[in-house]
Amino acid sequence: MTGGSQNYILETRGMCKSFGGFQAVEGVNLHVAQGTIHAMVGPNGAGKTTCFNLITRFLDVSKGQIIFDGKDVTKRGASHVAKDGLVRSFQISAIFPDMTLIENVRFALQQRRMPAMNFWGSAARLSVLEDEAMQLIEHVGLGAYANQRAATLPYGRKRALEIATTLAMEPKVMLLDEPTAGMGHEDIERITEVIRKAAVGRSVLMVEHNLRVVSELSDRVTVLARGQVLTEGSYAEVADDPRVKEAYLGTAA
Ligand SMILES: Nc1ncnc2c1ncn2[C@@H]1O[C@H](COP(=O)(O)OP(=O)(O)OP(=O)(O)O)[C@@H](O)[C@H]1O
Repeated sequence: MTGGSQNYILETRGMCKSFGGFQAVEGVNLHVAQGTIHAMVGPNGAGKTTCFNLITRFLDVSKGQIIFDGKDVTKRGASHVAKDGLVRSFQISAIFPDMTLIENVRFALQQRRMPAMNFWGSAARLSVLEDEAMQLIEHVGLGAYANQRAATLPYGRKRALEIATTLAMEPKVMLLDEPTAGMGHEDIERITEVIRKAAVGRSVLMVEHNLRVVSELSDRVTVLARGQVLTEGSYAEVADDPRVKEAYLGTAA
């Protein structure tokens, strides 16, 4: 396939993944337009996490291509695509619990900005990074906790910190893996706002089970079922599609 890719910051073409004889992802064409929030939804086992792992290069594709920012990254290593700006939000386990929020975000900024030889940098540079870290912490609504140890944060706020450390990597596309999983109502509302703000000036691809969050945030939604794209459109369009209802109901048991 050719053409049209200029509009897309991230695209997969005929992406496939098989585990042994089992086709987990089968010919997925995904189109994430520049500056949009794009959700991937689908019933359990649809292949969402596998797609995420393929795109971020944690898994090798069996067939097909991944195009990011105009370049074929199908064979590129995970750390390289992250440096290129295709960044998956850190898991909570990647947050250093004994470091303060400022230290956590500053560390992420250091990793991004400072060459290995000069890792610890000069005091002046560290202080610039500290100011930037504080801005990011405020951006995700955690200003009041900046000097607390990360371990003291409640769950929902840890996920906001995770978004701040991801933003420190200066993503062009930020990939969020079930950002509201395990959260109560209040935390969900808060993290929805954090994502909305974090998405300004970049693109977001998220896997999210909470359809209310998907409807509130997403410009486009891709529905996967049994490893294939069932449909793609606005939330209203896909929610209205009888095949989507069937895919969900069919696995509701
Ligand atoms: N490493 C693996 N080896 C074998 N099968 C796998 C592997 N990873 C995933 N699968 C299978 O591939 C299919 C898709 O799994 P995947 O985790 O991508 O779905 P999902 O849409 O993310 O599901 P969920 O919403 O439950 O997280 C499932 O049937 C799963 O059992």
